[in-house]
Amino acid sequence: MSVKCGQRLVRTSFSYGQSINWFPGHMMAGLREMRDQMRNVDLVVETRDARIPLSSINKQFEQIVKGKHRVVVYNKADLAPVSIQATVQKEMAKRSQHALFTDTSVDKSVKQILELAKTLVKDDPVRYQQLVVMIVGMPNVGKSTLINALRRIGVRKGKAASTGAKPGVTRTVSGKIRVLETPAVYLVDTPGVMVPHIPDPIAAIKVALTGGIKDNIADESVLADYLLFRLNLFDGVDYCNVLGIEEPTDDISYLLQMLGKKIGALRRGGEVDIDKTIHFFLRTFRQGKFGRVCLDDLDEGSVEEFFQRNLEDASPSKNQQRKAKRAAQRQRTLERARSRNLD
Ligand SMILES: Nc1nc2c(ncn2[C@@H]2O[C@H](COP(=O)(O)OP(=O)(O)OP(=O)(O)O)[C@@H](O)[C@H]2O)c(=O)[nH]1
Repeated sequence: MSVKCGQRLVRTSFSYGQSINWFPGHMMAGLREMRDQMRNVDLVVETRDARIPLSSINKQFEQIVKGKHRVVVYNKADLAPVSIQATVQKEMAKRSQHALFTDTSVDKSVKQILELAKTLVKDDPVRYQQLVVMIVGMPNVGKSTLINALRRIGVRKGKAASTGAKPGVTRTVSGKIRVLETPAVYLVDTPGVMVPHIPDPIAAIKVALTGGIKDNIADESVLADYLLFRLNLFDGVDYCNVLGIEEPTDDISYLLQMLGKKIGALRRGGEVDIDKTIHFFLRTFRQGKFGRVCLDDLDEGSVEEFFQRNLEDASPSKNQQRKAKRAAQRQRTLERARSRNLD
């Protein structure tokens, strides 16, 4: 089906049936370590991506955080429309989740987490002589950057966690990182953990588009096509202007031809280098150059449907469990060798 958008006809639905799975061993090992350390944790900060408020939910954290104070932090709020914030907060509140929005480059937004930690201590100072906060979330949502920002604001100290534009930079659970002196608040960084099997392939495309899945796992031409489909449906996104191309289109091959020529991504002989052009198109989106966008549909019906469809079975397959066991063994061997070297 298609609808008229200006003078054009654009698609109103996108179908893709292939599942995109990325669940390397360090994620399963990380999950296990999070579970082991949880008894020492007072507050869990579950970090999600504000551009995909639903698709960046990982059901596996539900079991891990049970019984703990939890706050949901929608990071990268600078890349998502401000107008979604109230809706998301309302929908999460219905599910007993308190949600905040942060942009790690804006101190005021990050401070909300410190304020929450302070309130917990103030309300029960006998119980919380010190507060240990664990940051969990899908890959690349900005957990480590958030920790560095909290440390910069709270104790005026430099980077303690490695960050990067690619998913999977943090691979193990960190030691305690001090982020506030009085009261004493410590943070624990954890590896980004994907859903072992995302039942909805479109949700997986959205996670990959926002940088949560390692490159080359997802078919990047499908990501580019889905992005074009969404850009055509968004009101007020003038991608032609941003990309410097002449006319809008709903045909990804045509767009890549126009764009490739425009940016000079050409092979010898003058043929457009499609891979290079796709990378440019995806990078432009990830850098927020198309403006603030939200890829999830947030009307009440869609949110309800999402929770029913996507959060039912997200457990790892037998094969993923076997791989994870091997990764954990490798990790233990490495640690033993490392400690022998230190002796
Ligand atoms: N636009 C924007 N980018 C951000 C924000 N926070 C972090 N980033 C960027 O997101 C990317 C990923 O950040 P990390 O902190 O490494 O993410 P992570 O969740 O620790 O990643 P994993 O190691 O995969 O678990 C980096 O390029 C950061 O600069 C934010 O609030 N806004």
